[in-house]
Amino acid sequence: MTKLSVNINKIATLRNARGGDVPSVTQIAVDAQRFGAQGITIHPRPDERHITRKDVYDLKPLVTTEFNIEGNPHRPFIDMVLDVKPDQVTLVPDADDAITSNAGWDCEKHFDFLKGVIAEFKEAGIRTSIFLDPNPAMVQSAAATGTDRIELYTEAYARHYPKDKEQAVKAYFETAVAAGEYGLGINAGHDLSLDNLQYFADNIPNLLEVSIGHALISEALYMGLENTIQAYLKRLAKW
Ligand SMILES: CC(=O)[C@@H](O)[C@H](O)COP(=O)(O)O
Ligand SMILES: NCC(=O)COP(=O)(O)O
Repeated sequence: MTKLSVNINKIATLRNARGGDVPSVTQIAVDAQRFGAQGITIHPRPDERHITRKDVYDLKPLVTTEFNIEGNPHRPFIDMVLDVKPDQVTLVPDADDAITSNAGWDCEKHFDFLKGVIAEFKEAGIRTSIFLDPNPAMVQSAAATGTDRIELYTEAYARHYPKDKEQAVKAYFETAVAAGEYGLGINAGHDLSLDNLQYFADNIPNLLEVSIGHALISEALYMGLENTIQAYLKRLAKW
């Protein structure tokens, strides 16, 4: 079964546009879970452009499904995650000023760093996942870091899907097969949508979780949050 983790960064973006608490990030998290979300994902960035440090702490007791915190493991991020103890931490190598996440890890270049950080999180009982481009050659060093899972960075899949979906999914399939051989769990995310999700889920073996925010929140403007989450769950259902 592939779990749907709803990324609520965009709710915080909207809230921060006016200050105050509308829309409420915590209420959306509670309701998304009530509507069927099997996890909540947030990506607190150092500039707090959307999710704030306070949100991270406020959300912790309210996420009764799976709490996934994404981010670049600078020391303040590491310490916050160790303090909050989510179910999963996803390490993403994005520059502080990047508009959004734009690459996976070079696990060879950053091997010692990743190994050390992952050991810290695992010692605290937090499952780890590392953001990875669709490149089977990177899987061996990813596995050697000790991570539990990888998250396939699906921006390129989403971009190429409308032109040639078979070609778009190819490297992801190969990376997932390689990850399976090393015993790594597989997550995926970035620019997945109601349009492109089902083909991806049908073609990636042992896909454990997708985290989806930008498209899902945008689609919810038209369909409502409950209908949208239910529509995603149908895309992921295998029967
Ligand atoms: C890690 C990842 O893939 C991202 O999709 C991220 O969580 C989105 O972050 P923003 O909402 O800041 O664009
Ligand atoms: N890890 C990816 C994520 O949480 C959501 O990415 P997006 O759907 O906002 O592009």
